[in-house]
Amino acid sequence: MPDERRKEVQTPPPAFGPGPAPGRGPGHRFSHPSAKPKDLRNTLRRLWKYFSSYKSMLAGVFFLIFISSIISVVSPLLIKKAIDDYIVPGKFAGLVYVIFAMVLLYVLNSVFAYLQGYGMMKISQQVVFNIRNDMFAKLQRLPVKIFDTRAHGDLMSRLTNDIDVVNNTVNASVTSIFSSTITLVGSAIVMLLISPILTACTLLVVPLMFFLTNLIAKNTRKYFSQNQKLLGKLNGIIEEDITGQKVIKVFTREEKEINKFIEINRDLTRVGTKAQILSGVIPPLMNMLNNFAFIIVAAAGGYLALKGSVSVGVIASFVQYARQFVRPLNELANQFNQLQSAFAAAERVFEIMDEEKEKENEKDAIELASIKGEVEFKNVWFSYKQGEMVLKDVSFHAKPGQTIALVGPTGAGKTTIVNLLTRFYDIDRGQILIDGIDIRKIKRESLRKSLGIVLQDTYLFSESVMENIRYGKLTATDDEVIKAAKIANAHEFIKHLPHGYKTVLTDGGADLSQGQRQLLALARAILSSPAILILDEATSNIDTRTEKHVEDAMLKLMQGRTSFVIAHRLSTIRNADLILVINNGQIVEQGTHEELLQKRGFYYNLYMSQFAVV
Ligand SMILES: Nc1ncnc2c1ncn2[C@@H]1O[C@H](COP(=O)(O)OP(=O)(O)OP(=O)(O)O)[C@@H](O)[C@H]1O
Repeated sequence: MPDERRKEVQTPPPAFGPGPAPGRGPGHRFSHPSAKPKDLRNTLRRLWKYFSSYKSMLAGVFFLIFISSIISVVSPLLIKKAIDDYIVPGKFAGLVYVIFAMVLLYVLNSVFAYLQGYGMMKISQQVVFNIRNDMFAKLQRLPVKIFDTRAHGDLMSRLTNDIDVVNNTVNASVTSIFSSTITLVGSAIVMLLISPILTACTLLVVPLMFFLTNLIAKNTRKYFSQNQKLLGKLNGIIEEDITGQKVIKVFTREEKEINKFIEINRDLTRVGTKAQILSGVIPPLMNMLNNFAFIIVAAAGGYLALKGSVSVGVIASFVQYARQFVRPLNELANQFNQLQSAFAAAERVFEIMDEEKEKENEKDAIELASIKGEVEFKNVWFSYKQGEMVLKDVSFHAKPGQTIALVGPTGAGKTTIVNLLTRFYDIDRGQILIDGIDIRKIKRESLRKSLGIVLQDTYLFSESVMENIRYGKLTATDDEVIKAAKIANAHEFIKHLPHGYKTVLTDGGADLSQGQRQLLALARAILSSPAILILDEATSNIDTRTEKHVEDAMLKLMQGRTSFVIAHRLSTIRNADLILVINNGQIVEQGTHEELLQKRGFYYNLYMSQFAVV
């Protein structure tokens, strides 16, 4: 595998996500206009599947929302009652009861609001906990192909940002939409019952409100869309510059990078300011329209009161209703946009969950008990992309305990042979046999357990050295780990680390040299003691002393095991029992070093060009 691809595994997560989650900023009401769900019904159905596990809790929350919305709807009636029945006629004793009832209702409302928020938060946290777990479990079951073809930053952002968006929005929006709807409908009904004329007066501002907000929204949407794009660009630069720091420094491109960043940052600020200024017009505008409604109700109410057709209490309660009516309308429009973003985010999460898993083992797949290590490729054909054959009719036979060197120019297909042996990818045609058994008939886990892989750029986890070696065999004791490290010639350098075996590695072992990382990988492989070994020899970055250690450890590891070595060292190639010379996806020659040299063919030329000087 070319180094770039291998290194991609260690790429850090994107500096920021694809953009801010909706609802985090003044412009949130028009957030992410492009983020519309493609198949809303399906997304809803799948979200419901997660929520349905908490049906009774949900029912409780909705009951509380229902009650508190009803309280909001009836409270203004108490104002009417207080004015008409007690204040105007001067019955102050009764007024005390009404005031008491109002206080009680408002307190109850607050308590219910807290309980419903608490319940909904619990449910959404639990739902997100489950989605996150399912997504991560799915990630572990995905075939290597997905990781080879999808941007890792994208996968990470789905697992973190998108799930976060779902969490935040579901938590806030679902309750808000439900309570807004009830308050809206309830208020409308009560208003109609009290005074149809004043209701009509209140509704007068609604079309104006929709017209104006839509007009502004259309323009802001354009700016927010540009804002998102520029933000994406800016994040891309940050991500690239962090990952490619060394390249930037070596080519002294800091100044150029800074200027590039400033330019985009300036555009982002310009567009962002416009978007925010425009959307900032909405709240005062709403306020103004609200006040208009208030004036219309007061004027019409005053006129009707003078005529004696409505009471002062009705006007007072109507002022309250007018406010109660316009606010949820506004809220519903906001929440609708946010929900759309959340559904789109949920869709992106489900998309990964829908990716096809690594195929199940065949029904009659067997467990490998103890294997001798005979490996045979029989007329194997393989393509990563349909129609582009990468391996063409590859056949070879490795006897137990033999060392097989894979040599050939870059891109020839050496790593691909390894990818097939491990069943990271399945072949198109032909057969791969281990001890005479087709590997498709062997359980994947069992097959992989019998293989040990040491790559040039080994992945180490951000754990202690001890745990990193133990990764090869989880049941190994500390003594066994240390013994393996000694065989791998890693003990000496580990001893000199600040905390010895307890030293915690950072960033995939970035604080170790490449040679040291390889020694740890060798110790790991020694501990797992596989029957078949796959080794990728280091080509560079290792000092001669460490290289000697690595070579020595590899030789010890290879003893008595069938070993495939992507070979770069002349000594390995010379000592191999079988050399497979691969070019352009085909085995062009095979045999021992002497046999191949005598042939004076492809290998001879390769050898002369690479090693003759040495
Ligand atoms: N995941 C992939 N998807 C598509 N094409 C791939 C993939 N991996 C490798 N290839 C292609 O398959 C061919 C063989 O690649 P392979 O990695 O096996 O070469 P290699 O001999 O190991 O090269 P190197 O010595 O440079 O690591 C190349 O043309 C490469 O571009």
